[in-house]
Order: sequence, then C-alpha cells, then structure tokens
Amino acid sequence: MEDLKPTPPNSSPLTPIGFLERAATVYGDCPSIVYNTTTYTWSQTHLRCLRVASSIQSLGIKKGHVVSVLAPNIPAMYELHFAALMSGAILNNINLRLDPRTVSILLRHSESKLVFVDQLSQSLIHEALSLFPPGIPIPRLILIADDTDEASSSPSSSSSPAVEFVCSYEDLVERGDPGFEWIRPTSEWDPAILNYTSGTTSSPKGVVHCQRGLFLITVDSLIDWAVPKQPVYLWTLPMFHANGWSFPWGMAAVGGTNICLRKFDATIIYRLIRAHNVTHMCGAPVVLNMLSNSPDNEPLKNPVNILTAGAPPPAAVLHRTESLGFVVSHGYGLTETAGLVVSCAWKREWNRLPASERARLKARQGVRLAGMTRIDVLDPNTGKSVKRDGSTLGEIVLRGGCVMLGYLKDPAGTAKCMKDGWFFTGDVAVMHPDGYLEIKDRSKDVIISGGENLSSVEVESVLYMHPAINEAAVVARPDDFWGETPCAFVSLKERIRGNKPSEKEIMEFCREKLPHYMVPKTVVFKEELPKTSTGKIQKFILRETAKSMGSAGTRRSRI
Ligand SMILES: Nc1ncnc2c1ncn2[C@@H]1O[C@H](COP(=O)(O)OP(=O)(O)OP(=O)(O)O)[C@@H](O)[C@H]1O
Repeated sequence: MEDLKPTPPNSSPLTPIGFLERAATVYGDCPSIVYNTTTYTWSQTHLRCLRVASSIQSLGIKKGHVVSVLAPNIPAMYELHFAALMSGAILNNINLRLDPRTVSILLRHSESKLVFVDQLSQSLIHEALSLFPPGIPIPRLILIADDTDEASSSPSSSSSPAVEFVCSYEDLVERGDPGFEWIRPTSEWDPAILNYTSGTTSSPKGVVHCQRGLFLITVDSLIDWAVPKQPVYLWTLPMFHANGWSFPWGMAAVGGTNICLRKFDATIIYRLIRAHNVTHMCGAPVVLNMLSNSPDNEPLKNPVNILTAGAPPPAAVLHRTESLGFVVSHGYGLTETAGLVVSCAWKREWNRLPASERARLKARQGVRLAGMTRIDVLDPNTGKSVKRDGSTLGEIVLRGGCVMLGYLKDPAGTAKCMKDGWFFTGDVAVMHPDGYLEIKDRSKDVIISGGENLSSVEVESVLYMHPAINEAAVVARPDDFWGETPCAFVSLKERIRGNKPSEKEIMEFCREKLPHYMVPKTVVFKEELPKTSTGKIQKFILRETAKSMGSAGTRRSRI
C-alpha cells in the first residue's frame, strides 16, 4: 500500500469557508442573519460575502495581509469571518472595549492594512491612530454604518470625530463582484486568523491560527455540543473573543439562524429568546450569573442550550441557571486553541443525581473533545502525569490539530509554551479518578499559604453559595507569617444591598465549608469587580490592591 499517496482528489486544504457555499445551496431561502428589522437568507449572505471579498481585494489587499475589525456582534462582523478570508486576507478581530493605546499597539504589531470600524468606535480608532509614531503606515479605514435605532440613539454616535474613511461597508457590498472566485488556501497550514488573547494575566499576545485548525475546531465543537441542523443561535458571546469559539463558521455548517445584537443585558437576552425561539447561545459564567440573578428572569418556555467557558463556572451559578430552564454545557479552551477543546461530557446516568450534585460534576472542565489528540495534567517537577486522585495539582497540556501555529513575532513566547510535544496552558488542574480534569487555578493565581498550595477557585465556589454574594474573586494577600493568605473581593446582590453581611459573617460561612487555611482572612466589599471585556475578573488588579493593603498580619492561631 506504500504506493498510495495523497493526491489532489483527497488532499484539498481544509478550510471552514466552504461551509458558506454549501449553506447557500442547502439553506438558500432560510434565514442566516437576523438583526433588528433586517433579515438575510443564506444565499444573500453568500453573495454579500463574495462581493465584500472581491472589494477587499480590489483595495489592494493581498494574500497574507492582515485586515482588522472593530465591531460588536452585527451582521458585518459575521460576514467578515468569511469575506476577509475569501479575499485571501488574515482576519484580526479587535476587542472594541480596549483602550486606544492598546488598540494602537495591536494595529502596529499586526501591521494591519485595512480596518473595518463600527460607527460607534470612531473615537476609539481616531485616538488609536493618533498614537501612531510618525513614519509608521496608517491602515485604511472602512466605516460600518448602522442606522438602527440602537446605534443611532447611542450618545457616542453624535459626538464622533471626523475620521477619514475610504468608503462604507455597504459600498463594498454594492460595488463587489458576486461571481468572485474566492481565494482558496494553497495549503491548509496557511495562516487565517490573528487573535489577541484577553490580557487577563499579561499583555495580549497575537495568536495565529491556520485554516486547518479553524476547520477542525468548528467541526469538533458542533459535534461536542450536539448542535442540530438549523438551530437559532443568539450572539451573546462577542465574536471578537476567539471568533466566538468558532460558531460563526459553525452556524454556516448547520444552516443556523444567527440572531445578531449590538449590546446585551439580561432584559435584551430574555426578550430575544422569546421573540426568536432561541435554541442555542454561548457565554462566560458572568453571563450565566447575570441571567440567573436578573429581576427579569422567569422560567423559559422552551429549553435553551447555553455553552459556558472562559472562566470557572461556580456550581451554585450552574445550578441557578439550570433551574430557569437553560441546559448548560461546560467547556474549556484558550485563544491559543481557537475555541473549546475540553468539555464536561455529560453521562446519562448523572441525570438521576440531585441537582446540586449534578452542578458539582458539571463545574469540572472534563475530557478532550473527540477531535483533540491528547490532553493531560503534568507534574511540573517530574513532567509525568499526575495521579488520578482529584487532588494532586499539575499543569494542563494539550495536543491536537487546533492548537495555534504560534504567537506572532514572538518565537521565545511560542517556544516557552510549545515544547516536548505539548502546548502548555498555564492552567493548574487535578485529574479525577474517572479521567475528568478540573481546573483549580491559573498558575499565576495559585495562593501559597504556609507552604500549602491553595486553589482560589475552590474558595470562590464556596463564596458563590452565599445567598448575598453576586460575584467573588480570591487572590493572595502578603502575610509576614504565612507568606500569603486568601483575600476575598466580593460584590453583593442588588436586592440585599440594604442588609449587608459583615466580613466576619462571610468568613464564618466559609469556615463551615472549607479547611481553615483556605478561609479568606480578609474580605473586601466592592460595588463591582474589575473585568476584561470578555467577562473575566482581572485578578492581577485585585492582587495589586491586596498587595497594597500590606501584610494581613494573621496570627498562627487564626489559621
Ligand atoms: N471552563 C473554564 N474553567 C476555568 N477556566 C477557564 C475555562 N475556560 C477558559 N478558562 C480560562 O481562560 C483562559 C483562556 O482565556 P483567553 O484565551 O481568553 O485569554 P486569557 O488567558 O484570559 O488572557 P491572557 O493569556 O492574555 O492572560 C484559560 O487559560 C483558562 O485559564
């Protein structure tokens, strides 16, 4: 059989772009995108993307050039996930809640040639470009105009500075060629996406993914979440965050309806779920917390599948969300893996367990998706797999086709996390006897108290059980005696604000449920906890605050 080799009929480069052509054939007359009063069908979306792709090319964008987008979850943002790649360009989504300085750094780092700018982000791009040093080429700008009520009623829409745009996005659609022969990858390893990480632990890093990786993560995610044909998908997860965990391409593969929205809160989400009979949505645990604590919450008429990832979901939040009729699935991934690569694969027999036990099991991150090659939790000292005992800590390592090509212009950073055949995640976890892993912390967040490693996630999960607590984060506070002690930052639920529990009461609550060394020795009440735009609590900011508080000064007997 050695003479049988790959040949053109069996080795076309994998790419997720082909899903769109197929959707236009199979689901041509069915809705692809719904945004306020606008609805497109899959054949319209296909043609619009071809037109935009041809226009991008006619603006001088060549294969491998970076094209950036600064927009919320609106139709143009969705279309550019296809159109930019169809023009041969590399798509770079920029988080629109970043400050101008960071946006400016990212645009220079990526050497972006063209930036699509939502009309409400004009000030941001204006300021970002004004920070370009002289002599550095400035990217050209395309305006994504939006005349919907939501966009035009925003205060910032009227006060935008004059920014020079080449033309509008709709001009590109209009003047583009619907018969454009889109640029197919010559190799499935061709770079396709440049995403910057959230910057939860450090400055954002530029993650590059190839066409093959995107194809694999898209197909794998659809299988793992058991997404049926023609779901109704509500865009509550920002597409600028790791390409919405691959679901822009996934929805084309299954002919789903994308319900786009510019901004969201619990009221809008509940309204859209009812109006469109939403079947699927994604969100970080912060979204689940918001939905389950909202005064608008009421049990859903039909179950809605919600996929959560991005931060550890406390069991108490999972429990509250499911009791409203959401069917929660829990996954884990990183910008570096283009989406979710581990999930808490649910077993039918677990349905018979009490709700709180189900939530506890579901809070575990789980097992590899079918398309991943291997995952493991390695002892940092020996490099060997940790014991499957649910308590020995190690680092999660991954291997599979959707792991990034590497960090842009950062060979040292790439080599640091991609070595010995593994991608090292920097996440600390245990392996349970049943082969499911559970994250205990990020390596930078582990608290070391009296030589004992202490999982901030475990302490947080207990704090979330407290009826008055809305959100909680636990970080290390320096301590002269113990080295570090746990310091809890909490925000309280709106409705109990008059009746605030004391620091001591919260510590007592934890003491009933945790070993003494894990009980927070300090509790700080805050109106709101600092978060990244993707809803992750910025522990490095809290850590700085805890540090500035000085030694907790605990005495031995208190621990
Ligand atoms: N289900 C989950 N449970 C716990 N943590 C999760 C889960 N899913 C993702 N995470 C956390 O999110 C991280 C990946 O997030 P992302 O790629 O958005 O950037 P970031 O790591 O937050 O930013 P930066 O690398 O710049 O600090 C993981 O490494 C992990 O710490």
